[in-house]
Formats: sequence, C-alpha cells, structure tokens
Amino acid sequence: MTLIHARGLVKRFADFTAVDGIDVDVQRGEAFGFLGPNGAGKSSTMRMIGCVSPPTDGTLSILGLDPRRDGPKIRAKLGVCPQLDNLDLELTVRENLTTYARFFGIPRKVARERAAELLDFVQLTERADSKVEPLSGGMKRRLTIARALVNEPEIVLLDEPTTGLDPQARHLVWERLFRLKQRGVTLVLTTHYMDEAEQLCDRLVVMDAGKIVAEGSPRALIEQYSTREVVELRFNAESQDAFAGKLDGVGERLEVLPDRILLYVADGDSAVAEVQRRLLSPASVLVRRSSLEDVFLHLTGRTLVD
Ligand SMILES: Nc1ncnc2c1ncn2[C@@H]1O[C@H](COP(=O)(O)OP(=O)(O)OP(=O)(O)O)[C@@H](O)[C@H]1O
Repeated sequence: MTLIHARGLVKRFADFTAVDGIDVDVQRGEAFGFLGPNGAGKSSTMRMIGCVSPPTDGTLSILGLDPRRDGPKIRAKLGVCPQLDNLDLELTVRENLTTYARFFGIPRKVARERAAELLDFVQLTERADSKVEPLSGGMKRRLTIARALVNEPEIVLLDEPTTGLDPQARHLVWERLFRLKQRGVTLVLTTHYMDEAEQLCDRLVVMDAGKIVAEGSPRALIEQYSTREVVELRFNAESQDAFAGKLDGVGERLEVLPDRILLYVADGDSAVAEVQRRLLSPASVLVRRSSLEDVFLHLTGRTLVD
C-alpha cells in the first residue's frame, strides 16, 4: 500500500522555489530516504509531508488523505522527529513522553505504560526521572525519537536524525531505527550523510536544488551511476589539475576535487599499477568501493558535504 503519494509537488517561498515538482511514492513498511546537500529542499518536503507547511502546487496524499483538508487527522498518525530537538527542558525525560501523549488524548495510565516501554526501547530507562538539560546530544535525540513514537504512528518522519552527533551516538541511533524498521514501521528520513542513507534506506531519492535527480535502492543507484571501485589519489601540489591530464584513459571516469583525484574503475589494484607505470607518485593512494557520495558527485558534479 502506498502511504505517501506526491506528484509534481512544489514549495515556493516568494519567488524562490525550494521544491520543484517532485514525484514520490512511499510504500508501507519501507525505509525511504531523501538524500541531498544542505538547501536541496529535503526539510521543505518533510514539512509538507508532516502537514505543517502547505504545498504551493501539485498533489500530495498521505495515508490516503489530503493534507489540505485532513491535516489534523494525518498528524495524529504521524511521528515527527524534527531536525533540532525541541524537547521540554523543564520536564523530566519521562514527563516529556507522558505530556506529549496527552496531546493525542492518550489516557494517563496508557501513557505511563507506553513511556516505560519507549524509554526501554531507546535505552533511557535509567534516566527516566532526570531532567532533559544534562542529557548528551545522542540521548536527547533518542528521547525525541521515543516521543515521536508515543502515538504509535503509521509513519515516522525523521529530519536529519543524526546530524550533530558523534560517531558512537550516531550508531546507537541507527541501531534503534533499524529495530523500528524490523518492526515494520514506515520510516521517512532526510540526510546528507551517504553512510546513513546506505545503512538505513531501502529506497531513496537523491535531491539537488529542489529536484529529484535519481531514485532507487542504494545498491541499484551505485550500480547504475558508479563503477565498482574508486581510487583516491592525493598529490602534493597546490592543484590536482596538472596530474589529471596524465591519468587519461585510466578507468571509466575521473573527478578532480580540490584536494584529490577520484578514478572510477572496475578494478582498483590494476588502476593503481597503471598509475605507477605512468611514473606518477601520489602522496597517498586509497582504493575503496563506490558509495552514494560518488553517485551524487556523478549526477551533480558536487560533493554532498562541503
Ligand atoms: N521559510 C522559508 N522562507 C524562505 N526560504 C526558505 C524557507 N525555508 C526554506 N527556505 C529555503 O529553501 C531552500 C531549501 O531548504 P530546505 O531546508 O528544504 O533544504 P534542506 O535540503 O532540508 O537543507 P537543510 O539540511 O539545510 O535543512 C533553502 O535555500 C532555504 O534557504
């Protein structure tokens, strides 16, 4: 069943078009991602899906309902985890959940039970009675995720769920989101981290400047738009450009970034051997598998994160 269906969806702010006619279908039970750099229009899209920002044009249907008419009904079935945690700092960890539950008309007893389950799920039971303020960034994010689940939503919207978190905290959040996915919860998330998209998303769209530039599973996108391996070469020089000319024909494609050259190849080791045959001596050589970052670079000529 299609839970989110958008056709020609547009969001304009005065004469600026933030979302420029996108088509999206999200199926029940999948983890769907919007991957793109800052300013691509991901949050604007999420806000339309979250029924807090009306579309300027196009059609949008969520859970079979029309956000223009049925906003409150839809919002009651969504869980929203915004980009910036907006927890109530005056309340305890537990009270943040029970108070939020009241907005959905959940009876007090049920709310307390659900809060206990959710605190267990996000591994915050021990902090239930502490104030929110002293929690780490990762704990706050996990509490925000727990809060988004209070109304047992059919779709959970996560806007950049791990931005600003350290690597360990990110992995904890990913692990919890992965569990949610296993429980069959439909997840819709935005991210500019390609590793996050690869870890979590069954399917994603790549967004740039308000438009969708590609769509598919992470693996399919990499297969379609990149080679199996990438050789990263760094030369000790002001500019890498001079070396790029000497790499003509090594690999299928080449990208010159300010600090490195990327060679797109089927076999990294034989490409490195060819670089050596050409008497080039880079300061560093790294052979790695292609990623969604490479897909984005290929499609837009830019990197995801500056
Ligand atoms: N309320 C607004 N008024 C005017 N312009 C806006 C408004 N909200 C967003 N924009 C602009 O629309 C563009 C897309 O923003 P949006 O927040 O959707 O991008 P994003 O991909 O989510 O990036 P980020 O990760 O920075 O949130 C940006 O150029 C932004 O400045």
